[in-house]
Amino acid sequence: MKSKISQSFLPNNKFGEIHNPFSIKIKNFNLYIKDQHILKDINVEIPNRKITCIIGPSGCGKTTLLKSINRLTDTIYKVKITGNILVDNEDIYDKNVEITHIRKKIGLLSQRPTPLPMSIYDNITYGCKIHGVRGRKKLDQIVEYYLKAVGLWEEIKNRLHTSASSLSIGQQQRLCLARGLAVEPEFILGDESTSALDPISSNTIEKLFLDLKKEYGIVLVTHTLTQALRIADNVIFMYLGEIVEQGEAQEVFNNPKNVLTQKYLSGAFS
Ligand SMILES: Nc1ncnc2c1ncn2[C@@H]1O[C@H](COP(=O)(O)OP(=O)(O)OP(=O)(O)O)[C@@H](O)[C@H]1O
Repeated sequence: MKSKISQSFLPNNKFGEIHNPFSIKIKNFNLYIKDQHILKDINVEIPNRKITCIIGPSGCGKTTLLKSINRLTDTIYKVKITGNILVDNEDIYDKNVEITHIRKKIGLLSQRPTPLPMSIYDNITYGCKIHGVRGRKKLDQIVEYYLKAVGLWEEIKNRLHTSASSLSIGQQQRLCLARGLAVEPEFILGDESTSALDPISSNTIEKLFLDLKKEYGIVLVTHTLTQALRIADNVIFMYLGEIVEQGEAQEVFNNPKNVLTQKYLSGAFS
């Protein structure tokens, strides 16, 4: 994949300039739903250009933490938040922050593919148009570039104007990834993004993540420890709303410090 720095299609982009990739900093972050304390004093820095996997047993708060990073928590009824999440040194929970601007920097790939009810072509260009890209030639370039980036171009280049829902589930997930990349985010969040896919499609997405981390920060919630072992640079292990252990994947997997991490990795609970 060519550098997105030399390939920015959006107007007024910053990629023509010298670009320092930023990290996501989560500081003293707490989240309550009604009276339940769901995320407890979360402190972590998530680096760019790496894959960070969030692991832990069911209900420990992995998805809620992921949603907090691009403020999808806004949709939760009776939610209360304290602390900060800094994206490019901007506090995304500041009341003056513009949320569309934050979500452009941080794309989310859900568990199941969610193509928009329109053509393959329009799925890719939808976000770009919102961000001000105009002109057929430019949009054609964007469609080709990002479909190539996710390895779909050769498969579907002759049916760009047919409905996205006619694609297989694995192709739809790659289309959704291409749609997310087309608005030039810095980070990609994935919530169990391969769990609905067959093994071949799942493997294709994993390989894509490994390729994409050269240019993006990637944060993945996964239940599949073998997947985290295969692709994670860093691991965050959560238990009952807290981060119990975090660090380089090799270190956490080979030499877990906390007894809960040891038990979880040994399969004592899931
Ligand atoms: N909208 C909501 N309303 C009420 N409780 C919620 C809501 N969303 C999450 N929770 C609760 O927050 C806790 C953490 O849920 P979350 O989905 O983040 O966990 P998880 O680790 O991703 O679980 P799983 O691995 O099963 O997907 C759970 O107790 C869940 O019931």
